[in-house]
Amino acid sequence: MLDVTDYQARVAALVSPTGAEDLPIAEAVDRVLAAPVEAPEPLPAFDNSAMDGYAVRAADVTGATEESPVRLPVGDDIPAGAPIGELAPGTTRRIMTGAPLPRGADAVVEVEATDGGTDEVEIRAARSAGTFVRRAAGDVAVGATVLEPGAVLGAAQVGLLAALGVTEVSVRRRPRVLVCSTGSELAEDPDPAAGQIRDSNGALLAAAVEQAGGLAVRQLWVADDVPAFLAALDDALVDVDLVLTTGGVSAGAYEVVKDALGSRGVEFLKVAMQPGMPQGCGHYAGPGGAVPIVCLPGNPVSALTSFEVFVRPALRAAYGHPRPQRRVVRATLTDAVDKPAGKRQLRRGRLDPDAGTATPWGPPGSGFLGWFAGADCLIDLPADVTSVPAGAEVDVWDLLG
Ligand SMILES: Nc1nc2c(c(=O)[nH]1)N[C@H]1C(S)=C(S)[C@@H](COP(=O)(O)OP(=O)(O)OC[C@H]3O[C@@H](n4cnc5c(N)ncnc54)[C@H](O)[C@@H]3O)O[C@H]1N2
Ligand code: MOO
Repeated sequence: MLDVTDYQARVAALVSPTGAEDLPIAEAVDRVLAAPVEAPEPLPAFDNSAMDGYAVRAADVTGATEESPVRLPVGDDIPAGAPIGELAPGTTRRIMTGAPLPRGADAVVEVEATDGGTDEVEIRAARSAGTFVRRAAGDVAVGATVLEPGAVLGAAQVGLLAALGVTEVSVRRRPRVLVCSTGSELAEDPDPAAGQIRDSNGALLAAAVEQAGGLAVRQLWVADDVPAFLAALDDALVDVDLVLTTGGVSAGAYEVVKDALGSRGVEFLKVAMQPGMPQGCGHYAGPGGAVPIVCLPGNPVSALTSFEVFVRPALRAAYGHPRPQRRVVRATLTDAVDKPAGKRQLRRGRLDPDAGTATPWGPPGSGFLGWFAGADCLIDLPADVTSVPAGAEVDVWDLLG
């Protein structure tokens, strides 16, 4: 049996890095930058006030205190959005936060340090030059590289681009994924006949692909019929970076994926992991060339856990995400668990970040999707133990992190 980390590396090596595309910034949220962004303008663009108060020449308020305030005549107000004006020597003007500092002023006295006068004002504190002034280019200088390739565009990054007047950015393309569910037990009818079930893996994997930053471009369902499976696959392989299949990879009499692809460039093997032991991956020789393919087990819990462990990091690395892996935290196990020897076990759990605890959630079997849906983490138990006591420190994959 192959080690989990070896198989992770094998799957990651399958998926090629994606190229770049230009997008309006509002559509680039959560995407990874492909090229550096240089500031076309300074930020702020002009000197402005950091406080609601009075624009002054610092020299005019030297020595002002509560006990011996300085009185200055007050000129026209400067609201935010006003053009850049002048400050006559020996006078002051009310100025609002973000309003342009008038020429001649070099400091702002906050309104709290005054009597708030509108014709004449009592200034009760001295303020040195530069106080409460946000200098032009004080945040970003023209030409500075504000975002490097590999930056993930979140709210702060998109906000900065908007502030600088950058409307479009070059980002890494999302990997395009075809999701293919297999199994003659999967009903096409919304009301399955006795013995049939609904296809949960198609929806589950499409959601997982989208959450990982990929694009679930197409979903297929194919019965346990090798020629039909190959025909459907060939038909759907248009502009696809990765194919994911589920089901048909273990030891039964009708293992359609294994039977169809075993002799067509896909290797089927066992990984020392529970759930998710039977796996397959390789390059499928499609009509338009070789396409990376990862064949996941059919049990829904096995399919999603395998996606988490092998596919998600590969997809994220393919579009340049700086953190392909889930955040792993240490937590105290609340309940003892048993596990098989020789397999790394990824148990569904509930993480309490405040208490620093992880609680096993549901039985270890791979048919319990209902339990998985109530979990928010995977408790990562090492291969070489058969039990872990309550109170042990364990690694936990935060599925909400
Ligand atoms: N004799 C052995 N039997 C099994 C072994 C083994 O080593 N020897 N391995 C077990 C393990 S572990 C797993 S995991 C499963 C993997 O099976 P397959 O990948 O071949 O999947 P299927 O047999 O097609 O289905 C398994 C299970 O999952 C359900 N399923 C499949 N596709 C879907 C779908 N799209 N939506 C919802 N549910 C799905 C299917 O109905 C089965 O119940 O094999 C064990 N057996
Ligand atoms: O290894 Mo299979 O994936 O659960 O039960």
